[in-house]
Amino acid sequence: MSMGGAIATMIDTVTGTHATFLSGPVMTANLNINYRRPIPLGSTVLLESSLEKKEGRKTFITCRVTSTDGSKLHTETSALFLSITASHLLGG
Ligand SMILES: CCCCCCCCCCCCCCCC(=O)SCCNC(=O)CCNC(=O)[C@H](O)C(C)(C)COP(=O)(O)OP(=O)(O)OC[C@H]1O[C@@H](n2cnc3c(N)ncnc32)[C@H](O)[C@@H]1OP(=O)(O)O
Repeated sequence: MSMGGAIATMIDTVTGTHATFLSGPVMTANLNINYRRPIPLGSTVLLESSLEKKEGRKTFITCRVTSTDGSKLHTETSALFLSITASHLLGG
């Protein structure tokens, strides 16, 4: 079975790239993952990331991880990304 943290990394990368594409530089503020079914080691899965809404600096993204044919739901996620400036990255 795949580790929950590895699955979270996959989801953070996909949703974070999606949020960056939509909103520019962002940081993950919240990642809420429901693990519904285990992902067998070595299996191929589909990640589907969708924009839920944008409110000011906040970009809300949802993500589903399913089997490639969509018949098995492995995880459901809601994520919040906040737009940041370069100075935030430098600790400002
Ligand atoms: C063209 C495209 C090419 C793409 C090319 C590829 C790009 C490749 C991308 C790779 C994608 C990887 C994506 C991984 C990105 C990380 O994993 S980043 C690492 C993990 N995240 C962190 O370390 C973040 C640590 N936290 C922080 O730095 C700060 O808390 C944050 C998140 C920047 C927010 O701080 P802040 O900017 O000071 O915001 P703050 O004033 O506290 O709050 C602003 C608002 O957000 C709300 N808020 C803040 N935090 C939260 C929270 N956790 N929950 C709910 N609400 C919150 C506040 O309540 C407030 O709401 P309002 O009062 O305005 O309604």
